[in-house]
Amino acid sequence: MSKTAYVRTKPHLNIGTMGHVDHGKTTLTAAITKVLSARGTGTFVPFDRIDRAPEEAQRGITINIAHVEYETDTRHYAHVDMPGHADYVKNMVTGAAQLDGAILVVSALDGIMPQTAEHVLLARQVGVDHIVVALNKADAGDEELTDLVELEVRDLLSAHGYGGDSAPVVRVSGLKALEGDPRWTGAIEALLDAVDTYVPMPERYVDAPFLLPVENVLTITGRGTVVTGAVERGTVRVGDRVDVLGGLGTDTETVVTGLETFGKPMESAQAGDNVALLLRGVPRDAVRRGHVVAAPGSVRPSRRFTAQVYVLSAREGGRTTPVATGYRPQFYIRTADVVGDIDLGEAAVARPGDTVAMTVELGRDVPLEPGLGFAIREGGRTVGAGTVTAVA
Ligand SMILES: Nc1nc2c(ncn2[C@@H]2O[C@H](COP(=O)(O)OP(=O)(O)OP(=O)(O)O)[C@@H](O)[C@H]2O)c(=O)[nH]1
Ligand SMILES: [Mg+2]
Repeated sequence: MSKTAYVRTKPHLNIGTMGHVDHGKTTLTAAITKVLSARGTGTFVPFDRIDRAPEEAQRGITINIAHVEYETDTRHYAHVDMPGHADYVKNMVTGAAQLDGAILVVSALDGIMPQTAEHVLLARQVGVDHIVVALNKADAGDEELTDLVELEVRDLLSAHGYGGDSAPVVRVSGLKALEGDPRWTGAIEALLDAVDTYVPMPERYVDAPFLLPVENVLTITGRGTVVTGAVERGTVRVGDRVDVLGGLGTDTETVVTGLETFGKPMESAQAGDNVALLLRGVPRDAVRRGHVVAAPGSVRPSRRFTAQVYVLSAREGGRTTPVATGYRPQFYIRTADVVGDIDLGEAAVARPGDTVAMTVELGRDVPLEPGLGFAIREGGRTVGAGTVTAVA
């Protein structure tokens, strides 16, 4: 582990590649790191190092996120390339990916495919406000056909309220850029410039009480238990007292004794940062994915809430039949996965495609607050996306 401290010289943003299977998300991610390593502001991460979760993340993990980090002239980015469609859905809808902007990868050879449209819809639902398009495989595409694909993509963006006329659409070849072809490394530079200028710096709630949803838990021999995740809000420093909340009767107060980002120690982490926290005296089994680390007394876990929920249509991969009061699916809230009973009140049933109000009784306490987004899943697929309206 490198011991060079992380120095915050540039604003930090979280972005990610999304798009249909095989359109070249991972190749493009590798190409970006290659181009930036040539500039001296990133480390090249080859294709086969991106497309898998780090080894220590494999235990007990249900959602895979592969992160790389790099810098442009003006910004520091954490970039996530999720390995499969199911992971996109989970990470996007639950907010685990926390994207400030997205690079939509569309193959110039194939055009819009079902998951292209689905990811744009998901991005809209979870509040990703800016999408930059990479028309990939432009090396192999016919120019006129690529023009048509571009029109089609702009229409798709507009249909979801993304301002398809103004969104940057950059023709790239991840593959040729990886091979070092100057025409295509130049295209990657253009794509990064578009991300730098088109995706605005989001407002960070650095003054709010600290909160980090736990994505993964590891043990460092001789040092203790480490939790990782993206800081949702606030600031945390080495030496700060924090609560570890899981709703399982193991809630505990502890002290942050170490703080790192991408293997580099840091003195303080703030909203938006991807970090690892070393926690004093917390046994490995007292904390797990889905728990929350927060400023003492700042959140109160509860299990009953009301919500506004969109029931995905069959076309979006949702159910073909209605849901009714008494339905008991899984709720993905931040990084937690909890069973819950729904009550639809007088409406009693909701059909795929409907947006409905419901009351939910979770199987255990979870930190909740109005405005929090969540996903509803059943048998391994997403059937609904919702927002908490009130906590009982
Ligand atoms: N011609 C050409 N082929 C490409 C380009 N980028 C990727 N490919 C090829 O497309 C295939 C899929 O690339 P990946 O990067 O794995 O695509 P992906 O979107 O990450 O795929 P999933 O993670 O499985 O959804 C591979 O065979 C790549 O070599 C490109 O710019 N030009
Ligand atoms: Mg991939």
